[in-house]
Amino acid sequence: MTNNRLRIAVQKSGRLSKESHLLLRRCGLKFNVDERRLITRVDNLPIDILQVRDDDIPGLVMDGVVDLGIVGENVLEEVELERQAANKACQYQKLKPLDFGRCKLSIALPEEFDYQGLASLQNKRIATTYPYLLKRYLQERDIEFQECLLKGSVEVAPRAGLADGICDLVSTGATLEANGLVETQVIFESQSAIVQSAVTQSDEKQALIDKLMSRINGVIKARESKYIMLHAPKSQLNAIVDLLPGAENPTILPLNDDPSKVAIHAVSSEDLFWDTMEELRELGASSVLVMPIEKMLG
Ligand SMILES: Nc1ncnc2c1ncn2[C@@H]1O[C@H](COP(=O)(O)OP(=O)(O)OP(=O)(O)O)[C@@H](O)[C@H]1O
Ligand SMILES: O=P(O)(O)OC[C@H]1O[C@H](OP(=O)(O)OP(=O)(O)O)[C@H](O)[C@@H]1O
Ligand SMILES: [Mg+2]
Repeated sequence: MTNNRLRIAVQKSGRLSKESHLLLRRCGLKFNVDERRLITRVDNLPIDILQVRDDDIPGLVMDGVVDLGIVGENVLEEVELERQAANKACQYQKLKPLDFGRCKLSIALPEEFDYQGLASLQNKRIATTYPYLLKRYLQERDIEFQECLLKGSVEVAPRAGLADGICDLVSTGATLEANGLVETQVIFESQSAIVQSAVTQSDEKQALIDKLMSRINGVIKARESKYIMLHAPKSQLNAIVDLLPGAENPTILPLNDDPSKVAIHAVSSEDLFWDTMEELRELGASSVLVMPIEKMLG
């Protein structure tokens, strides 16, 4: 089977779908998503977007069915372990961790559980959707456990009497709290990532991947950066510049009507928090503007 269009697998419907689409659109790809369709054609580049369950994305990449995939590292690592155990191909290249889908895979126990460290889990039954990651973590620490494999609603398992504890994804912790559970052990920290198949690409496809990755790097860098403008008394110039996070080589401009002040324009590699804004004001800075950056190159 040959296909000259680059194929990217993204989650069809779920936590990563909107952000994956947004990232690709920010990179200049033009497409209309119809959730019911497996394949969405990009209008202005030879790229097809495959919309699938997130669990299927690592396998599609590792089998070379798609060229790229956007998926959570938790799912990627779980599928890799599962395929290793089954002696299936599990090669891929992680091109870049992405700035969304941050979560932890954690062991959580009912509030009333008398937890005294990992040894308390010996021979307990733990409900999870991630049996391989859990097994690796506990085996490395010589803890035997019983597995209760669930594809959803893992957090209700202890109350339903199906398990003593759970191992599931946690972000704000609201789901755990709502189910009377306490996070006791983080076993894996995750975020989404873009991965490439290890199956050899044509030169054209590789060139397109390189171009896309350069744009993705630019989009993420821009999202992490801010353009800052402010007026500063000349006497406090150095102190003020030192406060701007990650701002290299700011532009210093004279102000027409006030020789004691200058305007500072700077690109900062981080957001400027209120605390820093207040410190700037204390140093005499005024007219402080913090603006998002849409694109960045070079
Ligand atoms: N609460 C969260 N906060 C941030 N990221 C999360 C959170 N929950 C999950 N994720 C990330 O988003 C990915 C997709 O989560 P989602 O809940 O949509 O998966 P799913 O229900 O398995 O979807 P699918 O139907 O595609 O199988 C997870 O694998 C994880 O990487
Ligand atoms: O710590 P929190 O912020 O509460 O997030 C954790 C929850 O988020 C995920 O589920 P999601 O809401 O994506 O729904 P799903 O279980 O139907 O996939 C995950 O499976 C947890 O249940
Ligand atoms: Mg899934």
